[in-house]
Amino acid sequence: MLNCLSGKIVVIGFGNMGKALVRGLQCRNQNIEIYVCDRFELNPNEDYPRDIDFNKLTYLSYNDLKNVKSNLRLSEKDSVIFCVKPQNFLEAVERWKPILLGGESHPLVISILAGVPTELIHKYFSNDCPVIRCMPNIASTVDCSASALCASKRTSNNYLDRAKHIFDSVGKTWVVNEDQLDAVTGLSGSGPAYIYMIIEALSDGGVKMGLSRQLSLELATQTVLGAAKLVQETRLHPAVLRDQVTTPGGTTISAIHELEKHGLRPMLISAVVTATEKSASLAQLVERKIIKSNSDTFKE
Ligand SMILES: NC(=O)C1=CN([C@@H]2O[C@H](COP(=O)(O)OP(=O)(O)OC[C@H]3O[C@@H](n4cnc5c(N)ncnc54)[C@H](O)[C@@H]3O)[C@@H](O)[C@H]2O)C=CC1
Ligand SMILES: O=C(O)[C@@H]1CCC=N1
Repeated sequence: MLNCLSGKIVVIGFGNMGKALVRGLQCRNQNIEIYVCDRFELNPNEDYPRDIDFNKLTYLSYNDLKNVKSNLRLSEKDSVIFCVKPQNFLEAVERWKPILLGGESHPLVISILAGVPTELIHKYFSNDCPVIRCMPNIASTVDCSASALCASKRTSNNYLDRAKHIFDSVGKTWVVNEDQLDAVTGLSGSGPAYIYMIIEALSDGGVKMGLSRQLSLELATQTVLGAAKLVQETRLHPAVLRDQVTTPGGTTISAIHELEKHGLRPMLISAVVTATEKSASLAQLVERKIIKSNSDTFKE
């Protein structure tokens, strides 16, 4: 289904997530112009996601801005998406804000940075600037993101709809309260990494029991996909589905006993808790950088 976005979309930070978003946006939206901003020139030999159409992108390099089109004055119907690491947020704002957001009009500013609250983003942009914070995940690369987003207190719901269209281009999107976004980061933002570890360990188990690496990996991957699909399609509680697999006196209950002995569930709960707390602490890191930068400016 084609989305109904229009206007310009500027993606600042063309790394894992920036590329994934651009790919999805290009595939689903015909009426948008996409600009990508990064530090370095594109390396044509780099293995970018294959279905990005580079001929339809305008690339702005951090170090060489002479190619910036003079018509790149953004308006209310345009959007700027920050996809840099939290520690690069400040320098990215300083570099790109005068070029992209220097005018009177206020494009939508979206951040996918872990831990950076909308209030902090507002410190950098006019209060009239609409601000959305979103936490997608790496499965955006294959249109399977679990994204959750919120608007700042000063941002109208119209912008929430636009942001939802953007992230619907790469998967499913939920609207949440901002105080839930650190937990979202700990669960679905970082979550793919936990599942990759599970897939890897399951496939190691297969290899240990004599299966080839390739077969083990394919079986483990399909098992995770199939189990997730069953939860999604039946909407049954995972414990009910687990019971359907567990034959009394059979193989599964023996394995479940091992998993319980070694604490699989408390381990995963702790992983989400600790990643949530880390996300919440990233705001302080960015803020400390801001404070340092402000005091440096003051000294000059
Ligand atoms: N990797 C993931 O699974 C997810 C990451 N995020 C968030 O997305 C953000 C980006 O993560 P990744 O894409 O994994 O990082 P990445 O390191 O792959 O990409 C960041 C890009 O930003 C560029 N960059 C750095 N400073 C810049 C500047 N001043 N101006 C323009 N470009 C600049 C870098 O050259 C790089 O290409 C992070 O803030 C992270 O918290 C959110 C959800 C999932
Ligand atoms: O590890 C991180 O900080 C980012 C945020 C969510 C996934 N990756």
